[in-house]
Amino acid sequence: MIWMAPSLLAADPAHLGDAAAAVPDADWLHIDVMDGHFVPNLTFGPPLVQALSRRARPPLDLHLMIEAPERSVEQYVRAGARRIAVHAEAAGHLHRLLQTLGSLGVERAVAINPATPPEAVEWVLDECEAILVMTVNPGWGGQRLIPSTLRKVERLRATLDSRGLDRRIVVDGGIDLETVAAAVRAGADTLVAGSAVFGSGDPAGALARLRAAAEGALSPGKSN
Ligand SMILES: O=C(CO)[C@H](O)[C@H](O)COP(=O)(O)O
Repeated sequence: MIWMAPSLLAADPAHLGDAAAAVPDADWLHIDVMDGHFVPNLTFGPPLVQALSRRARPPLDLHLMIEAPERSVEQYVRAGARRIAVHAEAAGHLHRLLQTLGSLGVERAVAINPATPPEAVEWVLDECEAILVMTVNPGWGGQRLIPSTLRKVERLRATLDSRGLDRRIVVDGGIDLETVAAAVRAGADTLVAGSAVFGSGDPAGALARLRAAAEGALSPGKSN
């Protein structure tokens, strides 16, 4: 089953609450937390996340692009996060951090940047529910998908299948009507999309079209 996670990063910052409320059919609402250190951009802090949780129907999916994520995860859980993605590159003790997140009761994803090999998650697959493959370099929305990242998605899906593990593979960056089918065919089942949803005048309609294209790519006999 395909899950869609529109990313608020692409919404008008002056109207974030309205944007959060505009996609009630999303499976997750994706929120990119950036600290100006792990990535150059600076975005959402816990009070803003808490305020958005009151406007959004979908559960909040936080992608922490921050250094030392272990210092802040509890604050983001208290603010309303239901899934948290932490970067393998940012966590000094990734396994311990995932155990902490598990004890806090949230779904856990491990994120990897385009230059990070898929093997970086191999020894923590028992401690997460999802792997988030960055399909652009993190920091900004509106970039083009890097094709080599989909080969990592294929490798990860093959590894999961060979180990009999049921884990979500999330792709994030440059997902639109042109790229979504290739991402799904590579093995992704959860799609983060910012510009393709909130860059349109009709976020709910854009989300529905993207979901239909993704589901079409899963169904044999349909061309997308
Ligand atoms: O994590 C991100 C950037 O670091 C964003 O979620 C991602 O770039 C989605 O935006 P778009 O769909 O516009 O590429």
